[in-house]
Amino acid sequence: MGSNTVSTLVTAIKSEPSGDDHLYPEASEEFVQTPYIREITERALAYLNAGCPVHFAGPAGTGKTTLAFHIAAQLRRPVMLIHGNHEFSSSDLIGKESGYRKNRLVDNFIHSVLREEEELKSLWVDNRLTTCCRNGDTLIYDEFNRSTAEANNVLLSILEEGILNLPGLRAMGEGYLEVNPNFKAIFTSNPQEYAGTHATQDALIDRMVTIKLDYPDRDTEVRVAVAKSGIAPEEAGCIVDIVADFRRLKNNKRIPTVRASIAIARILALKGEHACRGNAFFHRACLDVLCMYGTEESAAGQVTLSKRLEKLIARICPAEKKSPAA
Ligand SMILES: Nc1ncnc2c1ncn2[C@@H]1O[C@H](COP(=O)(O)OP(=O)(O)OP(=O)(O)O)[C@@H](O)[C@H]1O
Repeated sequence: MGSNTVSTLVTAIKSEPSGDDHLYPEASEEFVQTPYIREITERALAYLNAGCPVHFAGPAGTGKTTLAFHIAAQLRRPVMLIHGNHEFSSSDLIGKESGYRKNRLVDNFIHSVLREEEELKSLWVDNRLTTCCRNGDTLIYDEFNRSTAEANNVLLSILEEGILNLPGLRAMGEGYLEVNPNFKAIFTSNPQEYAGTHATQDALIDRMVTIKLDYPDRDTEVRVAVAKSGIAPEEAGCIVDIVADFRRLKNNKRIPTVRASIAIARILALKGEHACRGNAFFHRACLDVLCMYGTEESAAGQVTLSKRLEKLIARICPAEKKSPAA
Protein backbone atom coordinates (compact mmCIF):
# COMPACT_ATOMS: atom_id res chain seq x y z
CA MET A 1 0.00 0.00 0.00
CA GLY A 2 1.25 3.49 -0.87
CA SER A 3 1.43 6.45 1.46
CA ASN A 4 -1.91 7.26 3.07
CA THR A 5 -3.42 4.21 1.45
CA VAL A 6 -6.29 2.98 3.60
CA SER A 7 -8.48 -0.04 3.29
CA THR A 8 -12.07 1.01 2.66
CA LEU A 9 -12.92 -0.18 6.16
CA VAL A 10 -10.54 2.17 7.90
CA THR A 11 -11.76 5.65 8.64
CA ALA A 12 -8.70 6.88 10.51
CA ILE A 13 -6.66 9.50 8.73
CA LYS A 14 -2.90 9.30 8.69
CA SER A 15 -1.03 12.38 7.63
CA GLU A 16 2.30 11.53 6.12
CA PRO A 17 5.42 13.55 6.91
CA SER A 18 5.39 14.42 3.19
CA GLY A 19 2.43 16.63 4.04
CA ASP A 20 0.12 14.74 1.68
CA ASP A 21 -3.26 15.10 3.30
CA HIS A 22 -5.04 12.75 0.90
CA LEU A 23 -6.28 9.23 1.44
CA TYR A 24 -6.06 6.54 -1.18
CA PRO A 25 -8.72 3.98 -0.25
CA GLU A 26 -8.32 0.42 -1.38
CA ALA A 27 -10.64 -2.54 -0.97
CA SER A 28 -9.74 -4.54 2.10
CA GLU A 29 -10.05 -8.30 2.40
CA GLU A 30 -12.56 -7.75 5.18
CA PHE A 31 -14.86 -5.74 2.94
CA VAL A 32 -18.01 -7.70 2.25
CA GLN A 33 -19.71 -7.47 -1.14
CA THR A 34 -23.27 -8.75 -1.17
CA PRO A 35 -26.09 -8.02 -3.64
CA TYR A 36 -27.30 -5.38 -1.12
CA ILE A 37 -23.92 -3.58 -1.09
CA ARG A 38 -23.46 -3.95 -4.85
CA GLU A 39 -26.86 -2.46 -5.63
CA ILE A 40 -26.29 0.62 -3.43
CA THR A 41 -22.77 1.08 -4.82
CA GLU A 42 -24.00 1.00 -8.42
CA ARG A 43 -26.79 3.46 -7.66
CA ALA A 44 -24.47 5.89 -5.86
CA LEU A 45 -21.87 5.73 -8.66
CA ALA A 46 -24.55 6.45 -11.25
CA TYR A 47 -25.61 9.57 -9.34
CA LEU A 48 -22.04 10.77 -8.80
CA ASN A 49 -21.12 10.25 -12.45
CA ALA A 50 -24.20 12.27 -13.40
CA GLY A 51 -22.78 15.16 -11.36
CA CYS A 52 -25.00 14.71 -8.29
CA PRO A 53 -23.39 14.63 -4.85
CA VAL A 54 -24.52 11.61 -2.82
CA HIS A 55 -25.70 11.70 0.77
CA PHE A 56 -25.98 8.53 2.86
CA ALA A 57 -28.46 9.13 5.66
CA GLY A 58 -29.20 6.49 8.25
CA PRO A 59 -28.93 5.39 11.86
CA ALA A 60 -25.59 4.58 13.50
CA GLY A 61 -23.88 1.43 12.28
CA THR A 62 -25.74 1.09 8.98
CA GLY A 63 -22.48 1.18 7.05
CA LYS A 64 -22.61 4.78 5.76
CA THR A 65 -18.92 5.58 6.20
CA THR A 66 -17.76 2.20 4.93
CA LEU A 67 -19.91 2.60 1.82
CA ALA A 68 -18.65 6.16 1.27
CA PHE A 69 -15.05 4.88 1.27
CA HIS A 70 -15.90 1.91 -0.91
CA ILE A 71 -17.57 4.14 -3.49
CA ALA A 72 -14.77 6.71 -3.33
CA ALA A 73 -12.31 3.87 -4.05
CA GLN A 74 -14.24 3.04 -7.24
CA LEU A 75 -13.77 6.63 -8.45
CA ARG A 76 -9.99 6.12 -8.38
CA ARG A 77 -9.25 9.69 -7.31
CA PRO A 78 -7.47 10.87 -4.15
CA VAL A 79 -9.88 11.28 -1.26
CA MET A 80 -10.18 14.14 1.20
CA LEU A 81 -11.93 13.25 4.43
CA ILE A 82 -13.63 15.84 6.60
CA HIS A 83 -15.43 14.98 9.83
CA GLY A 84 -18.26 17.39 10.69
CA ASN A 85 -17.54 19.43 13.79
CA HIS A 86 -19.72 22.00 15.54
CA GLU A 87 -16.69 24.22 16.10
CA PHE A 88 -15.97 24.50 12.37
CA SER A 89 -16.25 27.85 10.67
CA SER A 90 -16.10 28.13 6.89
CA SER A 91 -12.36 28.89 7.14
CA ASP A 92 -11.80 25.44 8.66
CA LEU A 93 -13.20 24.04 5.43
CA ILE A 94 -11.74 26.39 2.83
CA GLY A 95 -8.62 27.86 4.43
CA LYS A 96 -7.46 31.15 5.79
CA GLU A 97 -4.78 33.79 5.77
CA SER A 98 -1.73 32.60 7.62
CA GLY A 99 0.20 35.83 8.01
CA TYR A 100 1.99 38.25 5.68
CA ARG A 101 5.04 38.24 3.49
CA LYS A 102 6.94 41.53 3.32
CA ASN A 103 9.10 42.33 0.29
CA ARG A 104 11.45 45.29 0.57
CA LEU A 105 13.28 46.60 -2.46
CA VAL A 106 16.13 49.03 -1.97
CA ASP A 107 17.34 50.56 -5.22
CA ASN A 108 20.56 52.59 -4.92
CA PHE A 109 21.72 52.07 -8.51
CA ILE A 110 22.38 55.75 -8.90
CA HIS A 111 24.33 56.54 -5.75
CA SER A 112 22.73 59.94 -5.27
CA VAL A 113 19.21 58.41 -5.54
CA LEU A 114 17.77 55.97 -3.04
CA ARG A 115 14.45 54.34 -3.92
CA GLU A 116 12.74 52.07 -1.44
CA GLU A 117 9.61 50.01 -2.05
CA GLU A 118 7.77 47.84 0.39
CA GLU A 119 5.09 45.33 -0.50
CA LEU A 120 2.96 43.47 2.02
CA LYS A 121 1.31 40.28 0.72
CA SER A 122 -1.04 38.15 2.76
CA LEU A 123 -0.35 34.41 2.70
CA TRP A 124 -3.14 31.94 2.26
CA VAL A 125 -3.30 28.27 3.27
CA ASP A 126 -5.87 26.04 1.58
CA ASN A 127 -7.86 23.74 3.79
CA ARG A 128 -9.18 20.38 2.65
CA LEU A 129 -12.29 21.54 0.82
CA THR A 130 -10.36 24.04 -1.31
CA THR A 131 -7.62 21.52 -2.12
CA CYS A 132 -10.30 19.05 -3.13
CA CYS A 133 -12.06 21.57 -5.41
CA ARG A 134 -8.75 22.67 -6.99
CA ASN A 135 -7.51 19.14 -7.71
CA GLY A 136 -10.80 17.46 -8.55
CA ASP A 137 -10.53 14.99 -5.67
CA THR A 138 -13.31 13.07 -4.00
CA LEU A 139 -14.64 14.64 -0.82
CA ILE A 140 -16.04 12.47 1.95
CA TYR A 141 -17.78 14.74 4.43
CA ASP A 142 -18.64 12.38 7.27
CA GLU A 143 -21.42 13.41 9.68
CA PHE A 144 -21.61 16.77 7.91
CA ASN A 145 -24.59 17.84 10.04
CA ARG A 146 -22.28 18.09 13.05
CA SER A 147 -21.01 21.33 11.47
CA THR A 148 -23.20 24.41 11.61
CA ALA A 149 -25.23 25.57 8.62
CA GLU A 150 -23.12 28.76 8.55
CA ALA A 151 -19.91 26.74 8.12
CA ASN A 152 -21.47 24.52 5.46
CA ASN A 153 -22.94 27.43 3.45
CA VAL A 154 -19.74 27.54 1.41
CA LEU A 155 -20.82 24.24 -0.16
CA LEU A 156 -23.91 25.76 -1.78
CA SER A 157 -22.12 27.48 -4.67
CA ILE A 158 -19.62 24.60 -5.00
CA LEU A 159 -22.39 22.08 -5.57
CA GLU A 160 -24.65 24.29 -7.70
CA GLU A 161 -22.46 26.62 -9.75
CA GLY A 162 -19.14 24.82 -9.47
CA ILE A 163 -17.60 27.92 -7.90
CA LEU A 164 -15.84 28.22 -4.58
CA ASN A 165 -16.05 31.66 -3.10
CA LEU A 166 -12.79 32.57 -1.36
CA PRO A 167 -13.25 36.09 0.02
CA GLY A 168 -9.88 35.86 1.81
CA LEU A 169 -8.12 35.61 -1.56
CA ARG A 170 -9.83 38.59 -3.17
CA ALA A 171 -6.82 40.84 -2.57
CA MET A 172 -4.68 38.35 -4.53
CA GLY A 173 -7.12 38.31 -7.44
CA GLU A 174 -8.33 34.80 -6.64
CA GLY A 175 -11.63 35.51 -4.95
CA TYR A 176 -13.39 32.73 -6.86
CA LEU A 177 -12.12 29.29 -7.70
CA GLU A 178 -13.63 27.26 -10.51
CA VAL A 179 -14.25 23.78 -9.17
CA ASN A 180 -12.34 21.07 -11.06
CA PRO A 181 -14.86 18.99 -13.08
CA ASN A 182 -13.54 15.77 -11.49
CA PHE A 183 -14.61 16.94 -8.03
CA LYS A 184 -17.16 14.61 -6.45
CA ALA A 185 -18.72 14.73 -3.00
CA ILE A 186 -20.13 12.05 -0.72
CA PHE A 187 -21.86 13.07 2.50
CA THR A 188 -23.02 11.03 5.47
CA SER A 189 -25.37 11.93 8.29
CA ASN A 190 -27.43 10.29 10.99
CA PRO A 191 -30.84 11.96 11.12
CA GLN A 192 -31.64 10.19 14.41
CA GLU A 193 -28.68 11.74 16.19
CA TYR A 194 -29.66 14.80 18.20
CA ALA A 195 -26.62 15.28 20.42
CA GLY A 196 -24.10 17.60 18.80
CA THR A 197 -25.85 17.87 15.43
CA HIS A 198 -27.41 20.83 13.61
CA ALA A 199 -30.47 21.13 11.42
CA THR A 200 -29.31 20.88 7.83
CA GLN A 201 -30.30 23.69 5.54
CA ASP A 202 -32.86 22.67 2.90
CA ALA A 203 -30.79 24.35 0.17
CA LEU A 204 -27.88 21.99 0.84
CA ILE A 205 -30.03 18.85 1.01
CA ASP A 206 -31.69 19.99 -2.23
CA ARG A 207 -28.32 19.85 -4.00
CA MET A 208 -27.66 16.18 -3.13
CA VAL A 209 -29.26 12.85 -3.82
CA THR A 210 -30.03 11.25 -0.48
CA ILE A 211 -29.84 7.48 -0.21
CA LYS A 212 -31.56 6.41 2.99
CA LEU A 213 -29.83 3.47 4.60
CA ASP A 214 -31.33 1.06 7.09
CA TYR A 215 -29.75 -1.93 8.81
CA PRO A 216 -28.39 -4.24 6.12
CA ASP A 217 -30.10 -7.52 5.29
CA ARG A 218 -29.30 -10.64 7.34
CA ASP A 219 -26.94 -12.08 4.72
CA THR A 220 -24.82 -8.90 4.70
CA GLU A 221 -24.74 -8.66 8.48
CA VAL A 222 -23.75 -12.33 8.88
CA ARG A 223 -21.00 -12.00 6.28
CA VAL A 224 -19.68 -8.82 7.91
CA ALA A 225 -19.53 -10.57 11.30
CA VAL A 226 -17.73 -13.54 9.71
CA ALA A 227 -15.27 -11.32 7.81
CA LYS A 228 -14.42 -9.27 10.88
CA SER A 229 -14.07 -12.11 13.37
CA GLY A 230 -13.34 -15.35 11.53
CA ILE A 231 -16.23 -17.08 13.30
CA ALA A 232 -18.17 -19.88 11.52
CA PRO A 233 -21.10 -18.57 9.42
CA GLU A 234 -23.76 -20.58 11.31
CA GLU A 235 -22.52 -19.16 14.64
CA ALA A 236 -22.49 -15.65 13.15
CA GLY A 237 -26.08 -16.32 12.03
CA CYS A 238 -27.14 -17.06 15.65
CA ILE A 239 -25.42 -13.91 16.93
CA VAL A 240 -26.95 -11.71 14.21
CA ASP A 241 -30.44 -13.13 14.97
CA ILE A 242 -30.03 -12.37 18.68
CA VAL A 243 -28.90 -8.81 17.94
CA ALA A 244 -31.77 -8.37 15.46
CA ASP A 245 -34.23 -9.48 18.16
CA PHE A 246 -32.85 -6.85 20.56
CA ARG A 247 -33.19 -4.32 17.75
CA ARG A 248 -36.92 -5.00 17.67
CA LEU A 249 -37.42 -4.49 21.44
CA LYS A 250 -40.20 -1.96 22.00
CA ASN A 251 -39.31 1.50 23.36
CA ASN A 252 -35.59 0.82 23.02
CA LYS A 253 -33.51 3.76 24.13
CA ARG A 254 -30.66 2.61 21.91
CA ILE A 255 -30.58 0.19 19.01
CA PRO A 256 -27.83 -2.41 18.69
CA THR A 257 -26.05 -2.32 15.34
CA VAL A 258 -23.83 -4.66 13.36
CA ARG A 259 -21.05 -3.48 15.71
CA ALA A 260 -22.70 -5.55 18.49
CA SER A 261 -22.70 -8.64 16.24
CA ILE A 262 -19.05 -8.04 15.34
CA ALA A 263 -18.09 -7.55 19.01
CA ILE A 264 -19.76 -10.79 20.20
CA ALA A 265 -18.35 -12.75 17.25
CA ARG A 266 -14.81 -11.45 17.88
CA ILE A 267 -14.96 -12.15 21.62
CA LEU A 268 -16.06 -15.75 20.97
CA ALA A 269 -13.51 -16.30 18.21
CA LEU A 270 -10.62 -14.96 20.29
CA LYS A 271 -11.62 -16.97 23.36
CA GLY A 272 -12.20 -20.13 21.32
CA GLU A 273 -15.80 -20.21 22.61
CA HIS A 274 -18.94 -21.00 20.61
CA ALA A 275 -22.44 -19.65 20.09
CA CYS A 276 -24.32 -22.61 21.58
CA ARG A 277 -26.95 -23.16 24.22
CA GLY A 278 -24.92 -24.62 27.03
CA ASN A 279 -22.21 -21.98 26.85
CA ALA A 280 -22.41 -19.71 29.90
CA PHE A 281 -19.59 -17.48 28.57
CA PHE A 282 -21.55 -16.86 25.36
CA HIS A 283 -24.65 -15.92 27.34
CA ARG A 284 -22.64 -13.57 29.58
CA ALA A 285 -20.84 -11.91 26.63
CA CYS A 286 -24.17 -11.33 24.82
CA LEU A 287 -25.61 -9.80 27.97
CA ASP A 288 -22.62 -7.49 28.48
CA VAL A 289 -22.61 -6.33 24.86
CA LEU A 290 -26.39 -5.92 24.69
CA CYS A 291 -27.28 -4.76 28.23
CA MET A 292 -27.32 -1.10 27.23
CA TYR A 293 -30.04 -1.68 24.67
CA GLY A 294 -32.97 -2.64 26.89
CA THR A 295 -35.67 -0.25 27.99
CA GLU A 296 -34.51 -0.40 31.58
CA GLU A 297 -31.03 -0.19 32.99
CA SER A 298 -32.15 -1.11 36.55
CA ALA A 299 -31.17 -4.44 38.12
CA ALA A 300 -34.73 -5.73 37.54
CA GLY A 301 -34.51 -4.64 33.89
CA GLN A 302 -31.27 -6.54 33.49
CA VAL A 303 -32.83 -9.72 34.91
CA THR A 304 -35.66 -9.41 32.35
CA LEU A 305 -33.08 -8.96 29.57
CA SER A 306 -31.11 -11.97 30.77
CA LYS A 307 -34.25 -14.14 30.74
CA ARG A 308 -35.17 -12.93 27.28
CA LEU A 309 -31.67 -13.75 26.11
CA GLU A 310 -31.86 -17.23 27.63
CA LYS A 311 -35.07 -17.96 25.72
CA LEU A 312 -33.61 -16.56 22.52
CA ILE A 313 -30.44 -18.62 22.81
CA ALA A 314 -32.54 -21.73 23.53
CA ARG A 315 -34.65 -21.08 20.41
CA ILE A 316 -31.92 -19.95 17.99
CA CYS A 317 -28.66 -21.67 18.90
CA PRO A 318 -27.69 -25.34 18.64
CA ALA A 319 -27.13 -27.28 21.88
CA GLU A 320 -23.46 -27.74 21.02
CA LYS A 321 -20.96 -26.59 18.46
CA LYS A 322 -21.48 -28.56 15.27
CA SER A 323 -18.46 -30.61 14.29
CA PRO A 324 -17.00 -29.51 10.90
CA ALA A 325 -17.94 -32.88 9.34
CA ALA A 326 -21.60 -32.54 10.39
N1 LIG B 1 -19.56 -3.98 3.52
C1 LIG B 1 -18.96 -4.11 4.71
N2 LIG B 1 -17.97 -5.03 4.85
C2 LIG B 1 -17.35 -5.20 6.04
N3 LIG B 1 -17.65 -4.49 7.15
C3 LIG B 1 -18.62 -3.57 7.07
C4 LIG B 1 -19.34 -3.33 5.85
N4 LIG B 1 -20.26 -2.37 6.07
C5 LIG B 1 -20.13 -2.01 7.37
N5 LIG B 1 -19.15 -2.72 7.96
C6 LIG B 1 -18.71 -2.63 9.37
O1 LIG B 1 -19.86 -2.30 10.15
C7 LIG B 1 -19.53 -1.33 11.15
C8 LIG B 1 -20.39 -0.10 10.97
O2 LIG B 1 -20.09 0.51 9.70
P1 LIG B 1 -19.88 2.09 9.54
O3 LIG B 1 -18.93 2.62 10.57
O4 LIG B 1 -19.56 2.33 8.12
O5 LIG B 1 -21.34 2.60 9.87
P2 LIG B 1 -21.88 4.09 9.99
O6 LIG B 1 -23.27 4.05 9.51
O7 LIG B 1 -20.95 5.04 9.35
O8 LIG B 1 -21.85 4.27 11.58
P3 LIG B 1 -21.82 5.63 12.45
O9 LIG B 1 -22.99 6.46 12.02
O10 LIG B 1 -21.97 5.10 13.87
O11 LIG B 1 -20.49 6.25 12.20
C9 LIG B 1 -18.04 -1.06 11.02
O12 LIG B 1 -17.33 -1.92 11.90
C10 LIG B 1 -17.74 -1.46 9.57
O13 LIG B 1 -16.40 -1.87 9.41
